[in-house]
Amino acid sequence: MVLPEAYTRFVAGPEAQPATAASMSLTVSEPVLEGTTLLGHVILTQDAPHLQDLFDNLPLPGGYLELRQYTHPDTYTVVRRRGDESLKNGPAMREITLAGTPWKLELWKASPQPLVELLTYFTVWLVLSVLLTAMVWLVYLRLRNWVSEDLNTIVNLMTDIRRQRVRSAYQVNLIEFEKPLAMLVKLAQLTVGKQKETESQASLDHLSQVYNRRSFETRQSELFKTLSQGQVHSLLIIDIDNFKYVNDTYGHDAGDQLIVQFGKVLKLHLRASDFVARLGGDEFCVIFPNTPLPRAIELAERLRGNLPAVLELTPGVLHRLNWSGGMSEYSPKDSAENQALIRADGALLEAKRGGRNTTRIKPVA
Ligand SMILES: Nc1nc2c(ncn2[C@@H]2O[C@H](COP(=O)(O)OP(=O)(O)OP(=O)(O)O)[C@@H](O)[C@H]2O)c(=O)[nH]1
Repeated sequence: MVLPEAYTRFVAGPEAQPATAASMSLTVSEPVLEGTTLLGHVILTQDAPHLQDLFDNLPLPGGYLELRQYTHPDTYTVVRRRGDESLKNGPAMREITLAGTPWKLELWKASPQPLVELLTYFTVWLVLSVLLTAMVWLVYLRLRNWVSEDLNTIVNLMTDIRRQRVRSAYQVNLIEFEKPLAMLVKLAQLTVGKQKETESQASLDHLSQVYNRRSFETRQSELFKTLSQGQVHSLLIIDIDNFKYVNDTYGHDAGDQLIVQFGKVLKLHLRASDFVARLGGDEFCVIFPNTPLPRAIELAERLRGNLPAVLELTPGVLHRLNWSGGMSEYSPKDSAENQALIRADGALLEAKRGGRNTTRIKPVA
C-alpha cells in the first residue's frame, strides 16, 4: 500500500453493510525522512472497536447519522452509518466537523409532523371516538330495552300464573332468555295444571263429581249479591226416592253407584250454565242462574222427562229412578241467602208427602 502523506484514517468494511466492531480499524501513517529525503512511510493498522462503540452509542433520537472521512483530493467518503437512511433525502441536515481530524459527522433529523397533518389525525381520531362512543351508547340503550322488555315478559308470565292462564309460549328478544323462559313456562303450566286439579277436587263432591256443598254456598252467595241489580235466579232441590231401600236391599256400594250415576245424568241433561251440587246423602240442588221461576219449572219438568227411567247400579241390579223436587226463586226481599233453599226444601217435603216422584213449587210470598 502506498500512502502519500502522514494521516490517521478509519478503514471500514463494505459501506453497504453496517460494519461490526471488528470490521473497522484505525490506520496511522507516518513519513520516514532522512534529512529532507522521504524514505517511506510507517503504517500501523489496528482494530478500533472502542471508536466503533463510541459512534454506535451517540444519542440519535429518530435521525440518520453518517461518519465521513476525508479522502484526497478533497472528497469525503462514508465510513459509518446509523439510523433511518431514507431521511437523507430530506432537507434537514447538520454537519459537525471534528476539528483536527479527517472526520466529520453529518446528521439528518426526522422532520417534525406538519401541524395540518396532526390536526387531520386528531380530527379523524376524534370522529372515530365519537362514532365509537355513539355506537356503544346505542348498543347499550338497545340492550337495556331488550332486557327490560324480556323482564316484563317474565312479569307477564308471573301474572298469568297467578291468573292460572299460562300461554304455550312467550316471545323474548335475547336468545339468552329463551331457554330459561321456556323452562319457566313448562314449570308454570305444570304448577297451574296441578293447582287447577287440586282446586277442582276441592270444589267437587268426590262421589257424584258435581259441586260440593261448600261450592254451592259460594255460588249461592255470589248470585244472591246480584239480586239487587235486578237479576233473577231459581233453584230446584232434588231428593232421590227410596234411597234407603237401595242401600238396604242391594248394599252400600249399589247406593254409592246410584249417587255416582245420578250425578252423571244430571250434568248430562242440564244446561252448561246451570249449577249442580250434591248437598249431602241423596240430596242434590240445581241453581238456574238468570232464570225466573216459571222458566225454571219448565226446565225441571224437561229434566224429569229426560232422565233415564232405570239405572243399572251394579251388574244385574236395575233400579227404577224416581226423585222428588222442591222449587223456589231467590228474592231480594230475603233476609238471608238460604231462604230460597228453605222454601224449596219445604216444597220438597210436600212432594214427598204427596207421594214422591213429583216436583212442588213454593214461590216467594
Ligand atoms: N250408599 C250411600 N248411602 C248414603 C250416603 N249418604 C247417606 N246415605 C244413606 O242414604 C239414606 C238417606 O235416606 P233418606 O233420604 O232419609 O230416605 P229415603 O229412603 O231416600 O226416603 P225418602 O227420601 O223419603 O224417599 C240413609 O240411609 C243414609 O245412611 C252415601 O254417601 N252413600
